[in-house]
Amino acid sequence: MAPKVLISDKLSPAAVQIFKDRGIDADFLPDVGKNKEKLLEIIGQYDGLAIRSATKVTEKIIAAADNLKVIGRAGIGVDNVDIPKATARGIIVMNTPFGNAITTAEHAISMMMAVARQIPAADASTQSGKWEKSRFMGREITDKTLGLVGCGNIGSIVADRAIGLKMRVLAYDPFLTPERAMSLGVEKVELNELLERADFITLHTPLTDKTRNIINADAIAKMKKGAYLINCARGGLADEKAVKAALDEGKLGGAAFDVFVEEPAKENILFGTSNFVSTPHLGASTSEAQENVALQVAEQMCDYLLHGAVRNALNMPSISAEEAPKLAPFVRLAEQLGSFAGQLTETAIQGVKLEYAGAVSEMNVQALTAAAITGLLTPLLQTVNMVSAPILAKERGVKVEEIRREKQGAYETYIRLTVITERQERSVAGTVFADGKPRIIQVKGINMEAELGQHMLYITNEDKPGFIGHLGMELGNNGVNIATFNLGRLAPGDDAICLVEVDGRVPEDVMSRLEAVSHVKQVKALEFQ
Ligand SMILES: NC(=O)c1ccc[n+]([C@@H]2O[C@H](COP(=O)([O-])OP(=O)(O)OC[C@H]3O[C@@H](n4cnc5c(N)ncnc54)[C@H](O)[C@@H]3O)[C@@H](O)[C@H]2O)c1
Ligand SMILES: O=C(O)[C@H](O)COP(=O)(O)O
Repeated sequence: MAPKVLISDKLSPAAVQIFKDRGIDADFLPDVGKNKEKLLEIIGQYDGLAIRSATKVTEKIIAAADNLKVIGRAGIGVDNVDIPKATARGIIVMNTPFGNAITTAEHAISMMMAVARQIPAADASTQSGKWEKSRFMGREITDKTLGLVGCGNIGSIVADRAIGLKMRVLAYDPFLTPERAMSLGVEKVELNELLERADFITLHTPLTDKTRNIINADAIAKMKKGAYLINCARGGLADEKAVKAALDEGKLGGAAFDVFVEEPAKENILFGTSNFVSTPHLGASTSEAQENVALQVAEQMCDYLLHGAVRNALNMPSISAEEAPKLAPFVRLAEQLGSFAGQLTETAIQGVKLEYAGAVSEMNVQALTAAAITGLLTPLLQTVNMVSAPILAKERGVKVEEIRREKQGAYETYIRLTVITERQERSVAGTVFADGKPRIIQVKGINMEAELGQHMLYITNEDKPGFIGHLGMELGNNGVNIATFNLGRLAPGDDAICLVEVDGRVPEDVMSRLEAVSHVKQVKALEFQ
């Protein structure tokens, strides 16, 4: 059945067309995002959810999203999505980090110009029939200093445009390297220096615990008298009460906000304040940006739902459309190795070591590790997939180690997974043959070559004559058909392992009889999907 996607915000119709062209059913219900009850009622039907900022993907929505695999944000900010809850349910959250950056940077520059020249108030006055030429005295921006708080995608475009307008640009961003600052032509400074030196300050960070109220009364006190503040990033970066007081006192010459603590902002303490300019979260609202983000999010969601390719996900390593098919058999192998070890592990797992040797070490091992942990945790947890597995392992204190190495031994490439528990370390290794099928090549240091079927018997025994005949007879006498039979041993007469594929689940009483076969040490039924 074709995957189904819900578009619950006002996305460009271009997105609907992409979904349709790629064989995905898309329901375009742009008002549903604002109707929590309706969204809750219908979300269970969908494999994908495409949103902007109006849809709030809360814990409750995620709990009801029984089929959801991907949330695609046509835009940048994902603060309207409960990512930890989505991750725990194995739902990928992706955004389009560049599609609306130019447009938003242009909005910030427009807001700076608008507030510097009081354009909105002058416009209202002029159109109301007044001709108040002397009331609206502005400020020139040439040779003025612009301070950027946050110099990522949008901040750096703002810097470029401001330099074009002959401004000096300072940037406060702990993650900005001196080399990058140099290439952008901005001066990297600490926040206090920026506050003290800038004539205009513009905010371009996400809203985090560190950035919330980064512009508060203390920060404003450090600014120049008559400085201007622009916020086209997120409401809450500036303390609205403190900004209002600073505008009333004339400490701030003006402020221009596109974003507010409470949105939609139908009322706000700043509304009506002298030289305060506002827009209703329009930073990304140009036809060009909306077309970009809609196309991008639809393509990304289709690539994931149809081919497992992952781009711009916030909770899963990327897998490109080209590498997805090459990676697929190794993902399967990694998951089988994890599942094999997980089904044999009966005590708490302390750590997992993944060794990638030969060609596989050059692949996207982060994704393979996620697949291996998925396999490992599946026997222990109800729902786990490549998105949720790493976080679930971390929550349970399972230490994950990845080692990449050159080819070693007879196989061109292989993955070895070692599970560390309180009692022991157990390794299982496998490779992918030219037929694209994964094979188990080593279990606990014993070599073999086994393809895993749905129903397997894992038997450890002493390597003694008569064992195979006796085992075969027990299975045959009890109506269990053997599909494949693989043996390996450490040395003649020493420890041996037997992996038998059978055509169905082996009943409990037959398992007990197998345990009684001479030279058998352990028998375990394993299942693979
Ligand atoms: N108004 C709109 O419509 C609109 C449109 C697009 C994006 N946005 C918002 O704009 C903001 C910036 O987007 P972006 O694409 O440039 O993001 P980005 O991730 O590319 O850049 C953010 C920058 O902030 C910096 N940063 C993080 N913590 C910081 C801190 N404590 N102090 C200083 N700098 C810090 C990061 O190092 C990074 O360089 C986001 O909040 C985004 O949601 C708003
Ligand atoms: O983070 C973003 O991309 C912007 O805030 C745009 O939000 P919007 O898509 O709701 O306009």
